[in-house]
Amino acid sequence: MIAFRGVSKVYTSGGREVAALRNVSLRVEAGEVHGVLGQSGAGKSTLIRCANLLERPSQGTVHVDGQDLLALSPEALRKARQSIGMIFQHFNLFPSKTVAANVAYPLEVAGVPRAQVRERVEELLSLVGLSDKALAYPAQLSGGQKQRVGIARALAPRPRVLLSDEATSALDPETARSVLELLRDINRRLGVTLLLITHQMDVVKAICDSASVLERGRLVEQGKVTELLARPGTRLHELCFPPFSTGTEAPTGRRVALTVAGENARRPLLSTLARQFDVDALLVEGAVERVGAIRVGRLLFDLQGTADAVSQALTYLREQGLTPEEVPHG
Ligand SMILES: Nc1ncnc2c1ncn2[C@@H]1O[C@H](COP(=O)(O)OP(=O)(O)OP(=O)(O)O)[C@@H](O)[C@H]1O
Repeated sequence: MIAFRGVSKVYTSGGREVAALRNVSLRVEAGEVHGVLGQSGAGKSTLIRCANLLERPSQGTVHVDGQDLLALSPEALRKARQSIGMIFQHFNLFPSKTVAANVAYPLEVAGVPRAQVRERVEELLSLVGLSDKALAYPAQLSGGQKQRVGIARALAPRPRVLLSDEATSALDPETARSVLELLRDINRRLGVTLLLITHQMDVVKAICDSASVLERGRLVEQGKVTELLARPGTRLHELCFPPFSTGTEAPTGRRVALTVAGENARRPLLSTLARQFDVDALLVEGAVERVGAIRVGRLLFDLQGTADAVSQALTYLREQGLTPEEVPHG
């Protein structure tokens, strides 16, 4: 569990104050994957660095696994940090150490006996699929392989929480996907809570259970990814479904935009409308996104029929918990 309460961070640089975080409260439950989405300069790095006190908040509290990090003695904080792993955009590996030595490093620093270190390193390299690279040096690895080493090293002390600072941003899309799958797998198998920061909506869609949006230091939205995506008007919905490009084509009925998610995306909604209300739904545009195991669809269609029949059909959609939006033409 990670909990930020009323966290603010003000940097002073060249006599000027920069408010990087403003009264941020965020709770990530144990075992959850949470993504903080934001543009450059929004305060993402500052936020994630406050989760292990690499950066100390100017105000507010940070709890990890029930411990108030700001109240800990330096010695207790050092210990608490062992249960908070971190991975980085540019991997931060030691170039002069082999893969095995990189992974062993945090264990050696913690004074783990040599035989146990060797065993644990083998186990971790197998977990990230790099058993055959133990004696390679970082320069001999691809970006995806380097990040897998970073993940193995972060997991070495068996952390309860893993922080990911744009861990897949420097990777090509396919490699990024495989690293995200590995992180999801680790979250499921080991129950590690994952807090990640990203500027990419795809990362949130790929692995996050919940997400928040940071804008100019403020959290402007947070919730379950599927719930935010199902609600037109949220930032996540806007990022996932850009506005339709209907052009100049005139509508052939009442033009309606509709987002359907989860169970609703599995139901034959449009054919139900046709059967029950004597209307036709003519599809104009549409997109379907997969979010974890769930489908979210955004449809634009023209409802044709008598004014009464169309109104009843729209009421039916609202009764199903949906929000049909009438789109004016032009
Ligand atoms: N050490 C620092 N001293 C002064 N200002 C800083 C410092 N670190 C960050 N800032 C400022 O705080 C704000 C938030 O920066 P931060 O790096 O947290 O944003 P970010 O969302 O991670 O951006 P990016 O995606 O570009 O890394 C920015 O205005 C930045 O210039």
